[in-house]
Amino acid sequence: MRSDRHAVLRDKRIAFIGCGVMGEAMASALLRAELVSVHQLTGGEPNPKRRSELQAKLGLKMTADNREAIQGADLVVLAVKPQSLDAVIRDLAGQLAPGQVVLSIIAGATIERLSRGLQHALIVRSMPNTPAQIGFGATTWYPAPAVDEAGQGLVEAVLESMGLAIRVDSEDAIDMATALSGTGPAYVFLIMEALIDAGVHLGFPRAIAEQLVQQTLLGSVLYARESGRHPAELRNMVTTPGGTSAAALYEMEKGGLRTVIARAVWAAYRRARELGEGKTNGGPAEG
Ligand SMILES: NC(=O)C1=CN([C@@H]2O[C@H](COP(=O)(O)OP(=O)(O)OC[C@H]3O[C@@H](n4cnc5c(N)ncnc54)[C@H](OP(=O)(O)O)[C@@H]3O)[C@@H](O)[C@H]2O)C=CC1
Ligand SMILES: O=C(O)[C@@H]1CCC=N1
Repeated sequence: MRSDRHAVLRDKRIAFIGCGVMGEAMASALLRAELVSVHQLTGGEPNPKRRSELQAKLGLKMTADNREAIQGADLVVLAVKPQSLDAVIRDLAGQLAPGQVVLSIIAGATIERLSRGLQHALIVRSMPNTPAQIGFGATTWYPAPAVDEAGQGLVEAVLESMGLAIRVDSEDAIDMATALSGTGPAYVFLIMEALIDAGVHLGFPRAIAEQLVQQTLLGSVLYARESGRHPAELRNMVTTPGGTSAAALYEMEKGGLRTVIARAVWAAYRRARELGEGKTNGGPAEG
């Protein structure tokens, strides 16, 4: 609840280690919801251009020194690419104070690896997604056993500021969510782009095609949510016998769209597990 989140986050200090797309999305969500003031946030970021951008855009206190960034923080958010994790571990190993909670959003990075590397037991793994930036994120999180109620409450307050936040009951569910919801916006944006391009191919000006596609996606999601009906039932309601939807759906099924989507989600899941094993370069499963 909003008031509870305010109470939990009052006077709490949060350090973001890595201030790229997601570090900014999380800091913006907290500020946008007015759950923290900018003085409660610090960013650790090696890229000078990024430091000046975030200083100018959000007013964040920024430093290139990760050890300095975590000083006095109640929560330390790790938002670097998996490939940069070893460098962060080198910086912060043995440097965390006893009560500091570490919240990692790094795909694949296991609690065991973080805890061993940082020499710290208070670790929470989570998987947000980019719509967090506007408060419509979908996040899953899973705490290590050492994180107490207060630590979990702090994490939950931060994650709920970005939208839906679900505490899952296994660490594997974080890898599963990485494939489904963490990576999910990429699937949706690809479909959005393909539909817009198809509209342009038909002859619509791009701006009209964009408006029609965006509203169709938005309206369909809200309709599904409000009606509570199964997607197959809603799809049947669109599909007039012998009509246009039946003709289009036939082509989608023939092209194996469902199988392609399922295979893509499994590929993302396998990649999350590989990242967890330290395999930093990806590649297609076929080799
Ligand atoms: N993007 C997404 O949709 C999601 C991403 N994630 C996870 O979030 C993490 C960050 O992703 P994203 O924000 O997209 O990546 P970005 O590359 O946008 O952000 C990472 C930032 O960390 C900086 N950085 C590099 N090394 C260090 C270091 N040693 N100390 C501090 N900062 C450092 C990078 O600087 P530089 O550019 O100079 O390297 C960059 O600004 C990843 O682990 C990813 O798995 C989770 C959910 C969704
Ligand atoms: O592509 C990635 O690896 C990150 C993790 C989830 C979304 N983006």
